Amino acid sequence: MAKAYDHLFKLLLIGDSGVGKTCLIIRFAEDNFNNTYISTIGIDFKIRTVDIEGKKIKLQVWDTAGQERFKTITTAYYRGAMGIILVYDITDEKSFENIQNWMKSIKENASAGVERLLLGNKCDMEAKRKVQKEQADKLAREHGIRFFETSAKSSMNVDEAFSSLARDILLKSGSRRSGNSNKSPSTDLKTCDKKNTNKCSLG
Ligand SMILES: Nc1nc2c(ncn2[C@@H]2O[C@H](COP(=O)(O)OP(=O)(O)OP(=O)(O)O)[C@@H](O)[C@H]2O)c(=O)[nH]1
Repeated sequence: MAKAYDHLFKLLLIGDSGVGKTCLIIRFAEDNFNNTYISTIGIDFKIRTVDIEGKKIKLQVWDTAGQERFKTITTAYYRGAMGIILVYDITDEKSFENIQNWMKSIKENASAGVERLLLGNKCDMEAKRKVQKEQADKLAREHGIRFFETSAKSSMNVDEAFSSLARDILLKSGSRRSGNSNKSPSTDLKTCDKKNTNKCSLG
């Protein structure tokens, strides 16, 4: 029987408790949203297969608990991740400030060369916004990673964000195989919006 997918990518979501990690995964994997908040205990995952550049990519998306008391369990999963999504809540300044700590945690626990992506979630709550888009744009540039504002509630940019990360991992694995992994730092500087990332379709 033919294999149902060409690649399996393991992704991990991290960020403060309550920023919407679980909701983003549920929106992406099941196209659903629930307003009730049930804090994640430890770790969990969901799967969705997407079609990118003619390849079937099976995404295994791991959801971590944001609460400090689960840190020992959750950091143990960083090493196996090929892509890590850092999430903050645009209505919660502290969750944005903490992104620096989550970045540090990636440095200490993840594999070198892991692809990272920054998401400012709950962008449907414009009236309660505390973190300006420009602040996050700047942070993403400093770290040479992509940035999206998303809403798990309205589904704004959710598919785009996951697809763009999967695409970056795919491109990276391709260039590594062809022995062309010496990307200059400038090509790592990417900030994006919906316009320049829609080269992938989702299945
Ligand atoms: N308005 C709005 N609310 C959201 C959005 N995403 C999540 N929420 C709400 O925010 C709360 C927390 O969402 P979760 O997805 O459980 O947060 P989490 O980051 O997984 O939290 P932990 O499991 O504790 O780490 C819930 O009440 C959600 O309904 C969004 O995009 N917009």
